[in-house]
Amino acid sequence: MDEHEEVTDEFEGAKLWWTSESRSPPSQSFSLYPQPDSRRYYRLIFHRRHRDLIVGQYLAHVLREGREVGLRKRQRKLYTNNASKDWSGYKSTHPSTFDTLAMDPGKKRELKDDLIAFRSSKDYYAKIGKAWKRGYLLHGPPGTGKSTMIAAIANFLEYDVYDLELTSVKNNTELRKLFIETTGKSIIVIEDIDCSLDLTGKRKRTKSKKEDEGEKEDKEESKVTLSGLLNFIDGLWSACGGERLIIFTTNHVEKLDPALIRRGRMDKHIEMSYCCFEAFKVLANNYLGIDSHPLFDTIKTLMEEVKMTPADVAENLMPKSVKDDAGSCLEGLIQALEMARGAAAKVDDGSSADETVELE
Ligand SMILES: Nc1ncnc2c1ncn2[C@@H]1O[C@H](COP(=O)(O)OP(=O)(O)OP(=O)(O)O)[C@@H](O)[C@H]1O
Repeated sequence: MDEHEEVTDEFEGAKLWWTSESRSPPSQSFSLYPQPDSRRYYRLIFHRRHRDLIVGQYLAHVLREGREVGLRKRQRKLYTNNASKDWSGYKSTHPSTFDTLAMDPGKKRELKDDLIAFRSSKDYYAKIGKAWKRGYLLHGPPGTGKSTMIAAIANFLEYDVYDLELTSVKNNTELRKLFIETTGKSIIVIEDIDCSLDLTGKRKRTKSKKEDEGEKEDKEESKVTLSGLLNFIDGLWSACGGERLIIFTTNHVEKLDPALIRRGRMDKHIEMSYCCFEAFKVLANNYLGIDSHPLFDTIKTLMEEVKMTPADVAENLMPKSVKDDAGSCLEGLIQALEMARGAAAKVDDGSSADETVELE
């Protein structure tokens, strides 16, 4: 509120009037020192019969709303722990949103609903005695949009992102410290979890003697274990307060220890897949600004036959020169899809394995 501004509010039937005012300290006739600044304050007027309601509930509501507005206005950050024991934060600027994310519309709706339910379930989590957290496992081939989806989720929820590089974490103690330092309203991401240390396969892998010797030195240094990570997900994290998502991504879900991804730890498993026609339409809108085109039917038919990742579709849709228009970009995509179909057919009939030498 600006100085002397008046705002009227209503709360559960009670009418209130806010005014912003300021008061200057009594002026001294002569001073060698600068005068202190005037003090700003707010005057709130309401009927005395609403006193309990205003002092009890309304003021708490105003403070809560104020905090929410402050959080919404803050610059969100992306934190990484690369080559450091601490988090380094950068301004988060990834532009991905659910509108620009190419995926099956039904799955997208379901995910958004899940996030909305999570965000507004503080009381519910408290009631059932669970920490206010949720785990997502994103799996699918490279280039299907797992990282893009994380950015879209962060932008949608207005959360910070902690991108945890597990291979840079020395041991469980350091892991615990990093987790404890994360703040609420955040997403903790471990990308390519299958490639992060020895977290896959059996929890206690028996190693050959030779393997043991070779790894002895590394083991001294690197002792983040699967059980350390499980402990965090189950216990420590719960102790850190609420409103956190943890997201694992992997290209090989089958390689992960079932304990790591069971429901309750990873509550929702989301498969990111090859580009379907609906997803293509989102990309055509993003990259070419079009909703329809006579070539869409051909592309639809080809996409039902050919597996192409959204990353490859996006690359083919990008204009390669200033002369390229929507039509030429779509034709380029059709060519790429036809080539992919040809290559897949060759693999199917085994002909790509043999080399044909023609003799005259
Ligand atoms: N579903 C999608 N929607 C919109 N853009 C996408 C999508 N999938 C891929 N892209 C585009 O392809 C690029 C690579 O995608 P992204 O890094 O999100 O894939 P990924 O599945 O995380 O890959 P990797 O497993 O290799 O990390 C993105 O920068 C984006 O431009």
